Amino acid sequence: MTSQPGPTAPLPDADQIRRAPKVLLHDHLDGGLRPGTVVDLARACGYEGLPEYDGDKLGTWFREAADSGSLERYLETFAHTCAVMQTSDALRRVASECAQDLAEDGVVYAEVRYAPEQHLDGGLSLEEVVRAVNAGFREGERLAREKGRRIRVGALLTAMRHAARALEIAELANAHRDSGVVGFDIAGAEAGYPPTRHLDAFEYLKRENNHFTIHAGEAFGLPSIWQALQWCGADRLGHGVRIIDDIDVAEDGSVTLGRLAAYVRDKRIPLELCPSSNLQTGAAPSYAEHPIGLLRRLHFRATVNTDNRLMSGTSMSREFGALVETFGYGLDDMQWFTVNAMKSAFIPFDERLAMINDVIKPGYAELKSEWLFSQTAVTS
Ligand SMILES: O=c1[nH]cnc2c1ncn2[C@@H]1O[C@H](CO)[C@@H](O)[C@H]1O
Ligand SMILES: [Zn+2]
Repeated sequence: MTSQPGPTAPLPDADQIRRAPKVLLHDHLDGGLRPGTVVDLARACGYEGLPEYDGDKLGTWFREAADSGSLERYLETFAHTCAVMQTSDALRRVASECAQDLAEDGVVYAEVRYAPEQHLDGGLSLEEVVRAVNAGFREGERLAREKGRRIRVGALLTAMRHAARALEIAELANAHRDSGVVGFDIAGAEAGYPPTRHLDAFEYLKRENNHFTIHAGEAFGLPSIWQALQWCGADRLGHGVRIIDDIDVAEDGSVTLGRLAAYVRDKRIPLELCPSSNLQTGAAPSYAEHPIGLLRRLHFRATVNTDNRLMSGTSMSREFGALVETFGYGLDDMQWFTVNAMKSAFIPFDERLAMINDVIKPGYAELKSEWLFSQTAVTS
């Protein structure tokens, strides 16, 4: 049997997807706890508000409660996770487990975000919150390394868009830029809280030559994306999935980009897409209809992310698994998304380049060659 030159590797299976090096830019610390840890921490701090005190049942409860079709109702579930993350020990444990879980899932680089202002109820200062989370990430990286897994985790400090502490949190992020905090974000309900409310924070960070992303174009459409980019100067878009509203696909398949969509693509603005989260908040109807398919085809700087692993019962491998199944993506596509993400990370250029050339590409090359040595390749 002769074969055509070109990519012959079969679609990646679950094990290959897990082993493939992955890069995660959009993951919330308070949206990624292990269900069992929520229970442990609630017991330890005397929080009596959990709907379930059995880990498995609680995991199911989070997934179902978050499956509400509205961002506002989805966000209500965070009251429970934040309630148990109010001491240094709790924050350190959650951050450590986060790094270990991501490493176990094959993530080699992650930027994990949280809102320090939501962790002050137990008497911690903003400073102490950041120090506890950083200590947890370092511990998790070390424990992962001891198990032969390599991961680097940077923190993004989030300010809540309905609150008024954005400048203070931006200053906190800047103060810690050389100790584990790689950037800034705003999150929370989008409708009614435009990013321009926090212009002072963004202008401050620009003057400091620092980096930030903005949740925009998730529950609310183009005006939010436009403000985030053209008024606030965001380096990346958290979600940004509604950019699809500025893309017209005619019946004959021809595509026309509006001015904003063209700008986003031309300027290579990274889109932190979170497919499963979008299905839960109603931002997309199904994986098959998720705009990621079109955005990838049109070569937007699209990246794949988890958003909230607890609320969506997901992981990077699960997100990629769904995309492989839905769109028939192969390892080349996975590598494309992963390189996009690494290019868009907030760490220095030389480190990003080394991650791409020395970790990501060799990892995919190894996986892409496996079919050559498999039993089926010999016998077929
Ligand atoms: O998809 C999202 N859109 C907007 N806000 C979110 C999303 N996921 C989580 N948060 C919000 O970010 C806070 C800090 O991590 C969380 O407490 C939650 O309120
Ligand atoms: Zn998010």
